[in-house]
Amino acid sequence: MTKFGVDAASFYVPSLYLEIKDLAEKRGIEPAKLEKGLGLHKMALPDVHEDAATFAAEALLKLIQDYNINPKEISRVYLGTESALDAAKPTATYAVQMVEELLSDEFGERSFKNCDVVDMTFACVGAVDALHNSLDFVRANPTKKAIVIASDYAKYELASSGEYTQGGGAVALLVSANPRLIEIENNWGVATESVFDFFKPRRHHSKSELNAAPENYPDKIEVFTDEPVFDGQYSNQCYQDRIREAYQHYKEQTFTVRPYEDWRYLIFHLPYAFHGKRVFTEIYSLENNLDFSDGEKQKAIAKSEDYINFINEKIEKSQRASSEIGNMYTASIFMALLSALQTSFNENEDLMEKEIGFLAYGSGSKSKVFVGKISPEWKSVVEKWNLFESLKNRLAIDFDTYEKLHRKQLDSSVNPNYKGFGLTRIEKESPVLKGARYYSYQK
Ligand SMILES: CC(C)(COP(=O)([O-])OP(=O)([O-])OC[C@H]1O[C@@H](n2cnc3c(N)ncnc32)[C@H](O)[C@@H]1OP(=O)([O-])[O-])[C@@H](O)C(=O)NCCC(=O)NCCSC(=O)C[C@@](C)(O)CC(=O)[O-]
Repeated sequence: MTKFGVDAASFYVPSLYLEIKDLAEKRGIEPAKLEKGLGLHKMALPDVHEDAATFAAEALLKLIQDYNINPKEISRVYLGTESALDAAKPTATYAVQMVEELLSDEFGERSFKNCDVVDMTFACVGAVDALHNSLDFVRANPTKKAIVIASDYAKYELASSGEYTQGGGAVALLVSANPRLIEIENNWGVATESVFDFFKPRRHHSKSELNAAPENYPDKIEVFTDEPVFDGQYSNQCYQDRIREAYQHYKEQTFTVRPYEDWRYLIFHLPYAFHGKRVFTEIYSLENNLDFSDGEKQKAIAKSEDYINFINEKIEKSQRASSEIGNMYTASIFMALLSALQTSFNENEDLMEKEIGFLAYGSGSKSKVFVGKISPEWKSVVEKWNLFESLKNRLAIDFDTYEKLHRKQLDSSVNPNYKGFGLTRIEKESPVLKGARYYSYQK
């Protein structure tokens, strides 16, 4: 039987970061809470010229170049994001155009001309939805290929409880028949409930509250802002409830008892590095008939030797990249996969045929639980990544620069050695192009 799944993967993490201990010091938070309690070490930050479209274009370009993909052979580019730059024109169109223009000598003009390009939005689970749809598409059309991109900038209000979980970047996946990285099974546990745990509504702002509002804006305007409205502890609860329900749904369809025991890795959406291991205690308790009825008992389970051994074996390696990056929203779950596979690769572990369990979550809210099996050729895909080495080649910025970047008070790029895609201009004058964004590639 033909197998379907992820044939290749690439990532992009912006080159700037802030040390979490620097943020903790300025905000009067004990660094140990962030480092040892939540697993945060560094926060990846976009430079002045970067946004979700440039992140996506970088990951797409890398995927094409590292795995010798001809863009003309790609039938779909589905991009999951909650950092869209426009409420009508998909962020995916910007990313595809940037890559088309850069590669026009090699592949000719408009190499994605006959490709179906779209964005998908459901908070952090949007790119898993894009993957789910793309897999259905290649199952129905086994000779075709799709690319899924997850791209986001996780930005929160300054001094909020979300601030220390910020981060950003993108992951791109090639979806096809006979995948070289991981086959994805066609059983999906799904759970949905409409809640307000984290959302980005249209909000009224006075002009003075908006950074860099154009002169001719009215005094009161309604806009989408990058920064969510959220209730942190309630969002944790919604996450825990949805993954429990989706896991149960997965079990009902597969008739499996304790499926997690067969999974080499449990790959979660990670809003911060330690989130997966903190919330999985409930499913773990249910599966092992442990008493989870009050806070004390829950803490005892989390601290038990069995649970700690379980985390060290099945979750810890997936957290490592997240500690260095922060929340990547849609891309976080895929970065957790890359982190685990890169670590196994570096340690020479044989993962062939091993099962990987995915527990995805998006606020608002939905969870999807699904399973993959590592392909025999997985190492030929992972050998291109050098994930942890590349994270060492970033530029630390100080707290003052971070705040200015956050407030959009800087005009030129912070990284003097910046290379790659960048925003060059937003049209301000032309009535038919006002707000259009223009990008170029810096060699
Ligand atoms: C995530 C929260 C809620 C965390 O909220 P918080 O209040 O900063 O932290 P906490 O109290 O929940 O946990 C602190 C941990 O640090 C420990 N601690 C304390 N002090 C020390 C010390 N000295 N030394 C060592 N450890 C220490 C403490 O014991 C505890 O660990 P525990 O024991 O419970 O495991 C907050 O950052 C927040 O509001 N973030 C934004 C929302 C969010 O990330 N929610 C997560 C779930 S929803 C989701 O994942 C979707 C999302 C957000 O990605 C959006 C989307 O879908 O698009």
